[in-house]
Amino acid sequence: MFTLVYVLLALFILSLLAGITAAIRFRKNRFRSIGSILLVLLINVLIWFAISYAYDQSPGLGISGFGEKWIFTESKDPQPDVPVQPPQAEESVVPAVPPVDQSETGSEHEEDVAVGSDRDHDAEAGIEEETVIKKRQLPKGFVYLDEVIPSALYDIRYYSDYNFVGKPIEGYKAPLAIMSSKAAEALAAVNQDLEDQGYVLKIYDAYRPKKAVEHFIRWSKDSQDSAMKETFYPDEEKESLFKRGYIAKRSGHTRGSTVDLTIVDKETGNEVDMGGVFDFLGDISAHGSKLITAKQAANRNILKNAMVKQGFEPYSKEWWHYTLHDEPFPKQYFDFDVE
Ligand SMILES: C[C@@H](N)C(=O)N[C@H](C)C(=O)O
Ligand SMILES: [Zn+2]
Repeated sequence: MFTLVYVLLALFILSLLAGITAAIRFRKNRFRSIGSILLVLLINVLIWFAISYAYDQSPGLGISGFGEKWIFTESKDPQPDVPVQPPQAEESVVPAVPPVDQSETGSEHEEDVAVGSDRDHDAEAGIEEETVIKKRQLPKGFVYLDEVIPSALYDIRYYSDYNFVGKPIEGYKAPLAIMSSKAAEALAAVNQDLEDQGYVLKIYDAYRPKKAVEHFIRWSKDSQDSAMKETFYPDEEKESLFKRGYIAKRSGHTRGSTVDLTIVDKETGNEVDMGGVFDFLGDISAHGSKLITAKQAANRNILKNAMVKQGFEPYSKEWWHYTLHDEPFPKQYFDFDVE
């Protein structure tokens, strides 16, 4: 689809050039000249419709980063000049995942692991620990993030019902974060950098199966279900969330090198105030938003600087979403479960 957009754009430019050439060539014959210009205009309109259609099929971050890199380009972070009271960051912190033996990654061995993400997020905001059995049948090149970054915190929202859908999302069978090994290594360096500054990473989502994205799409078409609107998208229509770029039909997460995360103060255990919570689908979540204070913008920059230093690219519309620039599977969309 991405290539198709390139081809259509090229055709668009070529037909414009053809129109100009024809107009010059037939300038002495008024009928031919007008006829060729009209024909070229018609072709342009058709091509433009085709481009719009291609984009509609994959809005937001869709087509291999089409949205991320073309439509929603990263803007410089201007200092906010109209601070308003944003939604407060959550105070709850989920306990860290204890280190596990790393030597067995990739084997088919199953192992009990205590993790801190509770399916019933309302119960003391996920403080209880839960025993999870790791299936360990990850495709080559993927790892469990807690094995690479044991000191990070994990609050896997799509395994719980505390997310914009209000239900556990398909494909999340355990509160685990999985990523490509390359992205995981880069993220470990980010975590080390941030630990040196007194913070620790908190991961909300990493690899996301295709079936989970399909669940989001089905949900967005169900106009009867707006259970989580007030919390996560009070100012947006749910059917427009894809078009507006807040959720992608072909998500970078599904390629395994994209992560949603924030930082937690190591001393207090509190999430750093980013001026709006994870998955708040609205203007306040954009980098450079005028709706946040200078302090909140500076906090976003602590995370952003550390991520960019290790090769991750921010996403202009969501302060928590980053993709490894040199991702190892740039064209593959996976569908294995998180388990
Ligand atoms: C839904 C949100 N957490 C997210 O990841 N959005 C981006 C655009 C995506 O779906 O890839
Ligand atoms: Zn994301």
